[in-house]
Amino acid sequence: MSLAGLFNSRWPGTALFDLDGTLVDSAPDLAAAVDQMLEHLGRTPAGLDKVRNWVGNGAAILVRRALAGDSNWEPAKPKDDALFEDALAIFYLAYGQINGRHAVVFDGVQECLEHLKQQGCRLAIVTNKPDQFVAPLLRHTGLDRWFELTVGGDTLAVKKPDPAPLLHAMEHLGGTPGTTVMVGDSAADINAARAAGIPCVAVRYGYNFGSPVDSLGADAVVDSLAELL
Ligand SMILES: O=C(O)COP(=O)(O)O
Ligand SMILES: [Mg+2]
Repeated sequence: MSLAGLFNSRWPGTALFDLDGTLVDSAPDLAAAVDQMLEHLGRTPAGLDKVRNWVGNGAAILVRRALAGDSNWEPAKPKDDALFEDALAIFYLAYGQINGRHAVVFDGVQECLEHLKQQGCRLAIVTNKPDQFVAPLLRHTGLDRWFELTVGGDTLAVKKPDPAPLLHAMEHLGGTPGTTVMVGDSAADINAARAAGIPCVAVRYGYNFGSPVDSLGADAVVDSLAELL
């Protein structure tokens, strides 16, 4: 289905947006913070190309992946827990300073949000990014004016791909599965939407752990959110 077709059947409706990889290219800031953390621990920096593929399941898993140097991190053994806690604390400090510095809003995002808002659509962010980093990034990129609600990675006890954060945002904005659309860049977004019974639009330009999003069951897959217009 086309992006416009999906939204048109739901006007004015509710739209839930993922943040990293969907609205904002935040990977350069995340990579800089991960590399500062690794260097602080005497490790080799991972670099942007690896870190981009580790984003999408929240900060703790990003740090686990960085320590393992791989997406397929093993659950920590007890002796690794102190290292992980140190690494996570260093990452939070570093990212708190860097967040927003190199982040860029993807092409088509502003036009799409403006169009939805003009149609009376109610907008929320549903991200796995830790709560404390969400508002500063939205302010920094000027995206904060569009959203009535943000649900971050630790707003609830569970994150995407659990459907709860999407259902929480939808209900808070008075939406129903029949009037709501989720827009995201990764399997975490698509699986959360499917579990919530909400249709999902996937963007091809995001991160998705380094794999294409086309065959993950999204209801529409687009190269730009400007396709809505
Ligand atoms: O994993 C993160 O920290 C952020 O991810 P999201 O905004 O794509 O949910
Ligand atoms: Mg994302």
